[in-house]
Amino acid sequence: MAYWVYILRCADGTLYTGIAADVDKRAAVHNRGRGAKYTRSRLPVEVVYREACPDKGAALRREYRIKQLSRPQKLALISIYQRKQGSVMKKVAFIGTGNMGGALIQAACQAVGPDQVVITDRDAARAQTLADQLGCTAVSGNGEAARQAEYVFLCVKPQVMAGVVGELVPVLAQQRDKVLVTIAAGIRIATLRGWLEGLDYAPAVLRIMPNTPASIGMGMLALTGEPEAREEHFQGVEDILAKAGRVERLSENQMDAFSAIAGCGPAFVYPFIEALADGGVKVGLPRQQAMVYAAQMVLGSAAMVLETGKHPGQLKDEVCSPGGSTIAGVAVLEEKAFRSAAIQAVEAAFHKTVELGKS
Ligand SMILES: NC(=O)C1=CN([C@@H]2O[C@H](COP(=O)(O)OP(=O)(O)OC[C@H]3O[C@@H](n4cnc5c(N)ncnc54)[C@H](OP(=O)(O)O)[C@@H]3O)[C@@H](O)[C@H]2O)C=CC1
Ligand SMILES: O=C(O)[C@@H]1CCC=N1
Repeated sequence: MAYWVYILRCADGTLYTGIAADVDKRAAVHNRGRGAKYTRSRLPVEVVYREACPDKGAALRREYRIKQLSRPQKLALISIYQRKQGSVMKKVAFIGTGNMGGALIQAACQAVGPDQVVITDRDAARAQTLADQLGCTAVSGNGEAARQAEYVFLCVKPQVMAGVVGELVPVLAQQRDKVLVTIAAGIRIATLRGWLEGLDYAPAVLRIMPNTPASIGMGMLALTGEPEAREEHFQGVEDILAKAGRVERLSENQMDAFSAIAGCGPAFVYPFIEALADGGVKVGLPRQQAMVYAAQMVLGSAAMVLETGKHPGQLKDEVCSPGGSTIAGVAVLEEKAFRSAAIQAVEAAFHKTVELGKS
């Protein structure tokens, strides 16, 4: 019967070599603190190498030879093995596969390929369904997702972010080359750092503010980092977001205002589109047609602002014929304080974002 030699990477980064008939079972015993005195004080451990031998005697001999190797030699052995297994680190992990995480996962799969994307969620079935749709990998556990990737996107609600970040500390202690990317509204990088208690170094942390149109490559996203953040990490995030839409680098102080327009904004525009369609239905159009006409009109109008560079006021004037139908409609919007309502909506969203960041 085949017997195995295995190498474990311990929580402190050291390597432990052993033999077993069943490596996964043996690793589980180690992780329960009953495998070896050496690993007991260095949990959790992770299997990073396994080699089949014809029998136990051969495994013992191979174990002896591996134990004679220097650490760099062992690391080289592991690296060759992992490359053969295709288990080298993936580019990106997403923790949280809800509305916004899901949208970013779609974009990331297109940008870096689904084989480079690993996802997880408290609701394992939700993550698995999305992974099945997109061809990426769903794993169980936030630590496991982080362990497998270079960039770790934190896509949970601000209220649960502290707990999720805390869960990652053991992985970050072991693997120092991660880049954390938070998408949470309001939460400052410094606040997130405060949740990384117990680490003896400062991991890379960047922050983005996306919006849901990112799922179809039409997003408006902002990216920020501390002054000492590395350019290669900014570029790494931009590569991952390459199919999400327009990404702008911003100072962290502007993120909450950006969030109130671009992050929340889709929810201000959809009711507008729906209401325009309602108006169309009221004056005789079938619902489905009215919806398409309203949505395409909003898309085209937005593109006009971006592509012509003209002020929206001027573009509005170009539609209003003197004594015509459009100015009659514009007058009603003014009477009902439409513009003031939009301004106040952004302001309210801004204040709430600031508040979320403090709680
Ligand atoms: N929605 C949007 O348009 C935007 C959202 N954001 C930000 O994105 C973040 C996520 O928001 P959104 O996607 O809307 O929220 P959702 O609730 O849709 O998604 C969050 C997901 O994370 C899961 N989750 C909760 N706790 C954990 C945990 N401990 N470990 C792993 N997964 C967990 C949730 O599961 P469950 O449902 O079981 O709780 C859910 O599936 C927020 O911080 C928000 O500020 C930013 C810009 C836009
Ligand atoms: O409503 C929210 O809190 C999030 C932040 C930006 C958009 N949605």
